Amino acid sequence: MTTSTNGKFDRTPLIAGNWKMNMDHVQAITLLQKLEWTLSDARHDFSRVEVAVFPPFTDLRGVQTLVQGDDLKVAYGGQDLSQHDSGAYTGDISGQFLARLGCRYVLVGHSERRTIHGETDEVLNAKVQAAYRHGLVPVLCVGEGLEVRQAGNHVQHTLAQVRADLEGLPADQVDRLVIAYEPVWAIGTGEVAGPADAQEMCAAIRAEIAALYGDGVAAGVRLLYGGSVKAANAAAILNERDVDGVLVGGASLDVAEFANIVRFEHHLLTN
Ligand SMILES: O=C[C@H](O)COP(=O)(O)O
Repeated sequence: MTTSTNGKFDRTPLIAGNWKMNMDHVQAITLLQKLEWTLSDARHDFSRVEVAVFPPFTDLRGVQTLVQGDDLKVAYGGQDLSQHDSGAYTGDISGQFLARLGCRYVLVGHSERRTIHGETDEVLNAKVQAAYRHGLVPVLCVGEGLEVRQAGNHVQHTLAQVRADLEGLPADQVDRLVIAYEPVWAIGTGEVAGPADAQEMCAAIRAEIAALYGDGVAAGVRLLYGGSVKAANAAAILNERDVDGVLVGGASLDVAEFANIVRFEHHLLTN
């Protein structure tokens, strides 16, 4: 645990880059090496602000080799996992395989999995449980589409996803959880929810976790915002009381931009 410069965090901020279906295994190594050099030059303290990347599955072995070989402090994870551990599930990836590759995290329920691949809350609940079975920390993604937002039902909708996706999980698992609020209308569109929108939802999610599991668990869960995050808007979002990090898509492919997001505390100090 660390305390941030503005005194609001008692949780370690997490800056996560979701590379989506970008970067082959050769490009991935180059990107990660550049990120390491950039953050080393800036003397980034990884114990103060944690950094994680989510490359495509085919990159993970190369990422593991680089991270372990050069003792990098960047964490990494898969973009998805199967709810099953092994068997006749062609194309799927077991959490066991991710754990063997040294993954710390795994994304579960990204909106592109929910919408493009039709993943239901029932499936996502099974995936969250699978992640824990293999010692992976799930980064559970939740959030509303534009119609829900315009109807004013975004909080109710997102909390229903949280409840359904966590159903049956014991408190000792939930307290290591990361939840990313990603309004679908803000993903890859350039539309960013304002800091107040991010805070409204993160506060509502934390209150829901408190109601379900108690204040102590809720205090430990890290809540991220995702959706068109850039260096220019990250610091203001991260300055909100209940926002503990960001899940960055497009901007995580640009080393200088992503490194500036990682160094958000520097921007808070200088602005
Ligand atoms: O996982 C990341 C989110 O989908 C946000 O993507 P974006 O930063 O490109 O809008």
